[in-house]
Amino acid sequence: MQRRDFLAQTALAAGAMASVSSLSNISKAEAAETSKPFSMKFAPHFGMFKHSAGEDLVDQLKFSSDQGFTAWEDNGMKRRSVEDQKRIASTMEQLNMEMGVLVALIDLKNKINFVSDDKAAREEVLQGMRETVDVAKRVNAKWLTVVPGYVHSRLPHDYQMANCIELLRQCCDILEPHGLTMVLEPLNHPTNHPGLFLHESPQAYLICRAVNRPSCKILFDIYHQQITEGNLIPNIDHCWSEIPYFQAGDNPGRNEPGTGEINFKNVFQHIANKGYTGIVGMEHGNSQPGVEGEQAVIKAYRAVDPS
Ligand SMILES: O=C(O)C(=O)CO
Repeated sequence: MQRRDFLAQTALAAGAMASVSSLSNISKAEAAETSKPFSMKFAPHFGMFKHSAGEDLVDQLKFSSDQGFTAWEDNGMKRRSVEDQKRIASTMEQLNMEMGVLVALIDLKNKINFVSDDKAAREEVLQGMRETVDVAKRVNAKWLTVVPGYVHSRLPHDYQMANCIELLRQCCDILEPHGLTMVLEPLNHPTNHPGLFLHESPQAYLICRAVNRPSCKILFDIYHQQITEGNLIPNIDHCWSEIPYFQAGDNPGRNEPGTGEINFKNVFQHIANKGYTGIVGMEHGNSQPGVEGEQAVIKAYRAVDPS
């Protein structure tokens, strides 16, 4: 799809939302405003704009770039064909878009591995990490989401913590020569992921300080942390030295900002004021269906983009 088609479609949808009768009512100034780059590197994902852009991956990237997005993330990148990975990477290079996270151990998240002393489970993690390096390099990714698996119900907590820290150090040995960074993601128990070992931001902070390597940091997902502990701004401040990456999603519902209880305008402004220039992954659904729902997502991010 050509850029002008994307813009026309955007204008059309915006027009429908504003209940105007024709495309001519959309001024040039409004069209320019819709395509201006966001000041924060908000990163959509495949599928988020498929009604506006179509199913093709490249068209979705082009559409998003036209809307002013300068980053992207794809949790499932490891499962894509090499051909698709190359197509995505070359399109993003042409569009000057930055690659955000992919999930490093996508098939191992639901296992007891990092906290265990089982040799085979630990070797499986290291092998998964080695396999991730090639994918990350192919798509120009720097950040790898890591979820350190399930709690061991029989092993005392402190042994589990020590096992986890030790295995993460071994992962760092694999990643650091390639300039890659694991971002450990605490995931909430009450709504989405009961039983996972890592769920609190102070726990993630403790682990990163103990691992003490530049390639082991925190992915602070505002949605998950709102559910687990709330108190977002003070917790972000406590963990600040270990956070190179954020994700967003409102609660309840895990949809775009403005659909729940989180004051994203203030949270984003706070991290921008602290000098954050990294990516904010839009790891959530769309609250409304179709093209109108996609326009609502874009509009929601315009409303919370820091000044
Ligand atoms: O699985 C989830 O809920 C995540 O946030 C993974 O990034």
